[in-house]
Amino acid sequence: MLVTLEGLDGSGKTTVWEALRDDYPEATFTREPTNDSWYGDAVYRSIEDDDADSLAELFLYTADHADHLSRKIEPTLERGELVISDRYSDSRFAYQGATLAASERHELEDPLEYVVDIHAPFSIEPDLTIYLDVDPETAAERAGATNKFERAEYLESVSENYERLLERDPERFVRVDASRKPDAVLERVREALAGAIPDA
Ligand SMILES: Nc1ncnc2c1ncn2[C@@H]1O[C@H](COP(=O)(O)OP(=O)(O)O)[C@@H](O)[C@H]1O
Ligand SMILES: Cc1cn([C@H]2C[C@H](O)[C@@H](COP(=O)(O)OP(=O)(O)O)O2)c(=O)[nH]c1=O
Repeated sequence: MLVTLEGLDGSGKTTVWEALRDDYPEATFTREPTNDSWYGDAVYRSIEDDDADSLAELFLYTADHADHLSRKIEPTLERGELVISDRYSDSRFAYQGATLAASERHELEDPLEYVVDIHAPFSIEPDLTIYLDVDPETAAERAGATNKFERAEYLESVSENYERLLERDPERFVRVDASRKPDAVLERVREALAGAIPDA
């Protein structure tokens, strides 16, 4: 089973993901961008480049995803094990959807759909996606706005894209109010997972 955590920078995904390790010691905890491959390194180089081409950046993130899938996620799922990923494809749909929409170099009719379509032939859809819902100002404040993706204005359009994703796939997403205290957020996430994961 594949569970993903999604939300704006600073929404508290990593905090939740770390806490869940104690609840699911047998699970594989992973993340995107990956931090154990040169594909992930290439993504981080692009994140630091304020002048990166947004389409090139989409393909770097997607290359990292393809490698992550074949190297780690697919083999783990084939063994019937649980995977919990801090960010996954919805981050691309929401973030690169927003970057491409703002790009002056590329004019795609519907960037979010374009990114979704690129994934369709090869990617695996999560069974459950927890969306940690927080407003863009709080998110930017918590994240400390250290890179180009973390500015509140940009996060506003990322947040709109996440809303589109939740709307089109209400069965897969569970929305959790991430403006609450960490303990309350974690409790709600635990409930959602316990309800969805067999024998948990
Ligand atoms: N529910 C919460 N309320 C207030 N601060 C939080 C909450 N969850 C996380 N934080 C803090 O916000 C910052 C970003 O959290 P983090 O888990 O790294 O978010 P993300 O992985 O989504 O970027 C950290 O300093 C963390 O301690
Ligand atoms: C996985 C992924 C992340 N991102 C962005 C979100 C983050 O700003 C940045 C790095 O992700 P991450 O290290 O998870 O940041 P955080 O812990 O602050 O959420 O990359 C994308 O734009 N597209 C993607 O596909």
